[in-house]
Amino acid sequence: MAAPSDPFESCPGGPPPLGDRRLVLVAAVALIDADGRVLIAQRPAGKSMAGLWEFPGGKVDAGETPEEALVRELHEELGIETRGSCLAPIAFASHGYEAFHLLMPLYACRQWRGLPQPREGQTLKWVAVHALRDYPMPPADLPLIAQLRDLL
Ligand SMILES: Nc1nc2c([nH]c(=O)n2[C@H]2C[C@H](O)[C@@H](COP(=O)(O)OP(=O)(O)OP(=O)(O)O)O2)c(=O)[nH]1
Repeated sequence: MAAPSDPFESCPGGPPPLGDRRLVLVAAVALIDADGRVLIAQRPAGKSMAGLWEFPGGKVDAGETPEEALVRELHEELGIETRGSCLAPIAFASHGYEAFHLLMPLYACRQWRGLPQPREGQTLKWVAVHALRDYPMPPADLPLIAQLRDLL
């Protein structure tokens, strides 16, 4: 008789326990243009993970929903206006960084007002979804790329 297969064989590892790290909630968005391209931003020098490309967004402040945080961040970072009702949740990342554990819902947005401008020294790029893997992103984002590709 064959030995019973290990049910956990296909899901090894996983993030470490929280321990004395903080759980940090960050909201991120894939802005999608009429050609199906996604906007990514390169983290400027001096920041953690400088040089990596990321989805626009940022930490959710106390008293904010993730949608409110994104509407605020999109205005601050890119100078564009959108609404919570234009943000569709599509995936999330749960990733253990050394200093904190990141919980990051990813939204898709196709409706906004204005032209995205780099207001915080970041470099912006519109990229076809299949080309996203050519842009190094934070480790938390890697599973999101495949999900985004399946969705678009
Ligand atoms: N906006 C955004 N942040 C991301 C992504 N992937 C990822 O790991 N992060 C991390 C980087 C930051 O540690 C955190 C977002 O924090 P933030 O945008 O409010 O502040 P920050 O860049 O100054 O970050 P930090 O230097 O304080 O760590 O989430 C992503 O795709 N988009």
